[in-house]
Amino acid sequence: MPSWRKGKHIGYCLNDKKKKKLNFQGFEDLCRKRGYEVTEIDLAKPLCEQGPFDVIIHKLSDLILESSYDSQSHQLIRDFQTYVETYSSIILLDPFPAVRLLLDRFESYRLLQDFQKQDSCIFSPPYVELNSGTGREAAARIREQGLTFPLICKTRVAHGPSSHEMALIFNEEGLGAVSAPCLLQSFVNHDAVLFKVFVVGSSHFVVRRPSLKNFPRGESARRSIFFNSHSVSKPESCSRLTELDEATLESPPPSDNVVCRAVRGLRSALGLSLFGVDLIVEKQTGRCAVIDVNAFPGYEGVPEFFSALLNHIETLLESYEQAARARVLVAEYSLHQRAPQVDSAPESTHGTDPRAPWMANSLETPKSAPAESGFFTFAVLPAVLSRH
Ligand SMILES: Nc1ncnc2c1ncn2[C@@H]1O[C@H](COP(=O)(O)OP(=O)(O)OP(=O)(O)O)[C@@H](O)[C@H]1O
Ligand SMILES: O=P(O)(O)O[C@H]1[C@H](OP(=O)(O)O)[C@@H](OP(=O)(O)O)[C@@H](O)[C@@H](O)[C@@H]1OP(=O)(O)O
Ligand SMILES: [Mg+2]
Ligand SMILES: [Mg+2]
Repeated sequence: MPSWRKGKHIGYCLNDKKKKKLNFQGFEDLCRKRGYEVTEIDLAKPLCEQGPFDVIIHKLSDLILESSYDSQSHQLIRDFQTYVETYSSIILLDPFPAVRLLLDRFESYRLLQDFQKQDSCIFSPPYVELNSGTGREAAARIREQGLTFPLICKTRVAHGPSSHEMALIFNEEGLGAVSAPCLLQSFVNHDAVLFKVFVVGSSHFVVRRPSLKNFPRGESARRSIFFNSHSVSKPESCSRLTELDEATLESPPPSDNVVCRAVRGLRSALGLSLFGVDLIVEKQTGRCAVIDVNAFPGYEGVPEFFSALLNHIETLLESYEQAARARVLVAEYSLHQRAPQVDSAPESTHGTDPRAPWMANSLETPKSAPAESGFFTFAVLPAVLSRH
C-alpha cells in the first residue's frame, strides 16, 4: 500500500435522499476495499470526536441555505467551518464559498457572463436580475437590456424543491406573474436536447437528457407555461414540453474541445471538484450555451462515478503528501544552510544545489500563477502550502 493511502480516513455528510439516490454504500465499500477508513459524519455530534479526517465529502446545500435565517443551522455550519479551518490538512470536497456561489443564480450567472468574455467557446444567454418590483418594472428592464421573448424565469435560489419551479414567458402581460427575486433569461432554441456534463476532479462525463422544445422567436400571444425543471430534464422525464413540433435529426453533442475548455475554465473559476454543467446547442448558430451549473449533482448515467471520485481523492492525497515532503526538504535545506559549516560539503555546494531553485519556484507558483492555469494550481497547491 502506498504511504499516502496508509491509515487515511474519509468522512462524508449527505442527506438520506442523496445517499439513497447515489447508492453511496457502494462508494463506502469501494473505499474500504482499498484500505480507507470511512465514517458517516453526524452533525449533531462534535466533529473532533468523529475524526481526524483526511478527506470530507459533503452536500450541505440545504444547511448552508438555512444558515442564512436559522440560528441552529448557522451554528452547525459555523462549527463545521471552524473544524475544517482548524485542521487545515483536511481536503474538503467542496469548499463552502464555492458551493455557496452556486446556490445563488445571480452570482453563478454573473460568473458565467465573465467567463464567456474570456473564452468565446461557450456563451451564457443574456438575462436580467429582478430583486423586487412589478411586472411593469420587469418589462422596462427587459426593453432596456434589449432582451427578446420568449424568456425563461428562474428563482434566484438555485437549490431545493422550489428552486426548480420555472416559467416560460411569451409577452409583457406574462411578466405580471413573476415573483422576485428571480431572473429572466433569453430562451435559446436547442431541439429539445440537453447535455449534462458531470465533473469529478479532472474527469468529466457527458450525458444526453430531454429538454424544452423549440418556440417561435419574438413576442406572441401565448400564455405563460409554468413547469418544474425536474419534470423536463430528468432521464425518465416524459412531458409534452419536450416533444418537438417538427421532425429533426438527432442533435450531435457539442465538440469534445468545447466541452473540455468549458469544464477546465469553470473548474478553475469555481475551485470545485464536484459539479455539473448543463449545456445546450443553439439551433440557429450551433453555438454552445451554459444554462445551469450545479454543485454535487446526481451523476445519473455515470456508472464510473465512484471510481472517478476515489481516483480524484487519491490524486489529491498523493499530491498533498508530495508537497508535504517537499516542504520538509525545503525546511531541512534551509536549516542546513544556516547551520555552521563544520566538515560537510564545501560552502559552494549549497549555493549550487540543483534542488534549491526548483523548490523555491514550486513554492512560489501558487501565488504567482493565474487562476486559469488549472485545478491543481487553483485548488490544491494553496491548500498544500498551508497544510503544515
Ligand atoms: N436559456 C434557456 N433556453 C432554453 N431552455 C432552457 C434555458 N434555461 C433552461 N432551459 C431548460 O429548462 C430546464 C431547467 O433549467 P435549469 O437547468 O436552469 O434548471 P434547474 O432547476 O437549475 O436544473 P437542475 O435540476 O439541473 O439543477 C433545462 O434543463 C432546459 O430544458
Ligand atoms: O439527486 P438528483 O439526481 O435529483 O440530483 C439533482 C440534485 O438533487 P440532490 O439534491 O439530490 O443532489 C439537484 O440538486 P439541488 O439543485 O436540488 O441542489 C441538482 O443538482 C440537479 O441538477 C441534480 O440533478 P441532475 O442534474 O444530476 O440530473
Ligand atoms: Mg439544470
Ligand atoms: Mg440547477
